Amino acid sequence: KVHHHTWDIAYHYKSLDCVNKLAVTINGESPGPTIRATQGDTVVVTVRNSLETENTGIHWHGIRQVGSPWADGTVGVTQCPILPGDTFTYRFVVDRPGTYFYHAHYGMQRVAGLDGMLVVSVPDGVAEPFAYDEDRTVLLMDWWHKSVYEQAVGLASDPLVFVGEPQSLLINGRGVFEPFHCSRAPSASGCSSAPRPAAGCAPPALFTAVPGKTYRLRVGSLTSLSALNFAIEGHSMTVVEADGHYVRPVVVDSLYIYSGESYSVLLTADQDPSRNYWAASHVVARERNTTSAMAILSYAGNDPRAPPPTPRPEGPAWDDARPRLEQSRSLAVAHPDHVVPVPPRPDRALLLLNTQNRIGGHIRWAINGVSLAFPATPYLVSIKRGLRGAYDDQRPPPDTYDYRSYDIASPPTANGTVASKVYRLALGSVVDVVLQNTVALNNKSETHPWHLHGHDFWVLAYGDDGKKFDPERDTNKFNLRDPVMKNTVALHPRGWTAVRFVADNPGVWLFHCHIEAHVYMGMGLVFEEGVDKVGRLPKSIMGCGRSRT
Ligand SMILES: O=C1O[C@H]([C@@H](O)CO)C(O)=C1O
Repeated sequence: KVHHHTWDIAYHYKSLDCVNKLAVTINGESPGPTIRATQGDTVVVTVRNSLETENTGIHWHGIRQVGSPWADGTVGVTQCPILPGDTFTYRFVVDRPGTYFYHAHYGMQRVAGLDGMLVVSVPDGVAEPFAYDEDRTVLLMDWWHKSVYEQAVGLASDPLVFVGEPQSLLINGRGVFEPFHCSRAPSASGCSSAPRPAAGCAPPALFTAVPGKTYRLRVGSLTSLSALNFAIEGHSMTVVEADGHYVRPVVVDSLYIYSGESYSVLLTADQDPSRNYWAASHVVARERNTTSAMAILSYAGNDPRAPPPTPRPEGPAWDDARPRLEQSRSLAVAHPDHVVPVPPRPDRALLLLNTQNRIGGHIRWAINGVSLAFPATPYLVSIKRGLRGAYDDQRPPPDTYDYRSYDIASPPTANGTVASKVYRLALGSVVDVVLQNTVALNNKSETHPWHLHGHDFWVLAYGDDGKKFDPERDTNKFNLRDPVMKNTVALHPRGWTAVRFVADNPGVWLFHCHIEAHVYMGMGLVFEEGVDKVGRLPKSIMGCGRSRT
């Protein structure tokens, strides 16, 4: 089946958290509509850029684009930007079932709300390893009042003007702006005059549950900065899917979720049906300075907007990394017939040090000392055409760093360089990547959700807080038995995360921190494999840099 969508991308004033501001919309909506398809279908999205002065490009997050690397939508890597007034058609097969996303992948444009969910169902007649009655999506976001333009210019400024913490959190694109200090103490200074949520601005309805029924909630996070904890008062959740892969069911009271991740959880409406319940999203891993988002799970028969009789839930301690690491480690692949056999050893092993450096007066992020800058000519075009000098093809990025002597508990002393480099991988090779976290220039160690385009990886291990990865000592900790497969994985504070993937998808693929400010500041890198096997590039991806049509 071929699904056709026609999207007009334009700025509209929206009041997602009851404060009116410009958001990038799809046919007037932000977040955009949920695309639904069945495994094996083709999705065709014709995108018209009606932004007056801004380019755009849309990435299909979690879709592997096998045979269609030019449709990955990563501006600077797989295509030129879509210019104002231009139209671009994305056409790709959704080859695996699961819960995915789409979102802008041009500069920091995703922050302005150009995003949504992409749900791929198993074909009729194909059984899933769990049963449920209804399917619901829950998209979690954070939200700023200042424009993306102001945020991006601030990050590129000297001194750095960081984006700061979000003003609101959103659940399915709805929130209620309330200054954090006022949600703690309504009588605090300035709170009486703060924009009190107007009557129509009460917490939104999440969905209505029929007592006894079981719901599959497809919970996804497309935050620009925040790590979150999601919970529904009084109801436990059984995690059954992560990033499109079935996992061994794990019952949780609340779900830690990082930007770019998706989970399916089963929730049974087995509580007191005479009242409604809070669904809540709370900031974790960064000092909490944003009022938690509330939505209402109502039981059939009740007013769906009637607030629960209980106080709003507080959420877990924002700075307790232990339960976050434990939940990451608790995920394993589901029963054997869903296990994709893990290659026993790698052909290439990368050890990547994540640091925040001062480079040329600017604060940036770097990987083994290299801070990513996107080239004017998309990598896919310059590599396919063998264009010399269109990116830094002279000095390959380092596969490792001086891990024996490096102190991960101190901010970096070396500066690093800003460059457009590429890790060239042998087609079909098995690649191990260990990401090593450190502390930033302000001595804080942050949580970075790393997302790989074009592939799923096995998550082999997470290191303990403060223990630097040592290849001689730690590779025997890798789980080669039942590792979960994902496309996005957390790198926890002062920790390390090991993943393995097979470079079997001809194309050029970005691997980056899914925090918009961080990838904008250079926290990413580019893999290339088998570009000579890529088919003829469509002219629609060209026209910028040296990619003349
Ligand atoms: O990239 C970042 O910059 C700031 C801080 O490290 C420097 O102001 C912050 O919290 C980040 O995540």
